[in-house]
Amino acid sequence: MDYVKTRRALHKIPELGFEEVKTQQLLLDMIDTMPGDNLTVETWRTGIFVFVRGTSPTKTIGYRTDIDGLPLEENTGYSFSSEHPGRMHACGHDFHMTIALGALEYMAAEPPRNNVLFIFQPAEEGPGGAEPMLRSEPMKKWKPDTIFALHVAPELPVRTISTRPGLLFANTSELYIDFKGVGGHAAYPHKAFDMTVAASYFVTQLQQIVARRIDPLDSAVVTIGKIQAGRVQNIIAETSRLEGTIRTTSGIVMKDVKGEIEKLARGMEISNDCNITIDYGANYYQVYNEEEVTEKFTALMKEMGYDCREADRAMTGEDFGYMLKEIPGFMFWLGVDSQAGLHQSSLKPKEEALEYGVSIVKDTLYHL
Ligand SMILES: CC(=O)N[C@@H](CCC[C@H](N)C(=O)O)C(=O)O
Repeated sequence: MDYVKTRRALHKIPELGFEEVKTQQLLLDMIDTMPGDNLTVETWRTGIFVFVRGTSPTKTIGYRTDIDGLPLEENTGYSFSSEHPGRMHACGHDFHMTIALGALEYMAAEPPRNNVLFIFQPAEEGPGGAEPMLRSEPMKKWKPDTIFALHVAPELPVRTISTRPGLLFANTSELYIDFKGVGGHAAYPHKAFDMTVAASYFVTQLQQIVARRIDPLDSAVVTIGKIQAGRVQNIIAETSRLEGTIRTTSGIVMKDVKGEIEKLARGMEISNDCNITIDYGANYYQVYNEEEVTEKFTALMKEMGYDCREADRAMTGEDFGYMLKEIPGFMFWLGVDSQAGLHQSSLKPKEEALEYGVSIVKDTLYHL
């Protein structure tokens, strides 16, 4: 398989969570070209399971890749840029899928000793595909004994990987806040309850939570990524909406942050004569790397000559955390050396990392 060609073909067709129809077809077409004697393929919504029968299995090892893109206009200047307006593979899932296909190609040609389950999972960026996929029939039938996944790391050089035992990624919760007041003529502010002003105050009030309500020895993030209000410059907005995300390194702090947001909302309702509704959307469980298997992986990588470094904890989220909650395993970062970071419209991971990624994943699947 030509990894660069495959990555570029996937890069052109980013699709949002549970809309990955073209992506699923392209993946199925690629899998179809592989020797199929020891492979069983089953689709699940827009995702795919591929079970690889081992030669003398004592266990099943799971390998998961995410397959969805982001709602972002690409700005890389690539000749193979996204053909879908307002959609981009800006979180490296085109790399993740290519690496999974590359490793699967090895397993198909030279079956491993143990069974392997490849999981092509939709909707990682939201609303979350890992949790429902865990409850699916194929997963029950082929449930792995151990599982792993990777994520591209723009800030790491190519030919390095990085992980740590214990907490790697945060607990996350989406945050949607709707304000309803009274609109009116821009010249008569005293006769309206302006929801542009209420939402603006609220964004600044949210900053107090991490700064003043959370123990500095804990970690939390409250980010508002989107503000929406009003229709025209001379009408006071009747409604407004904030969209954001909460990140914490513990479930208790997540509960505390939500409690503080709700308290602020009640105060804002009184002071601004408005009605506020809060929706927490998709919530992801933390990514917690099981100590023993992570240390085994790190030792194996070092022994095989790969450059493996100790990772810091990150406030990114990943619904792979749900799989790790039930199945011991780990996630690791793969260096792809890009100046632009994850979720940026000019993310340009170096394609040399594809071969390195495939090599690591297949060696892990053969030796773990
Ligand atoms: C690795 C990564 O970037 N993951 C996403 C997960 C998003 C979870 C959810 N939609 C949210 O925003 O809370 C991330 O933004 O960390």
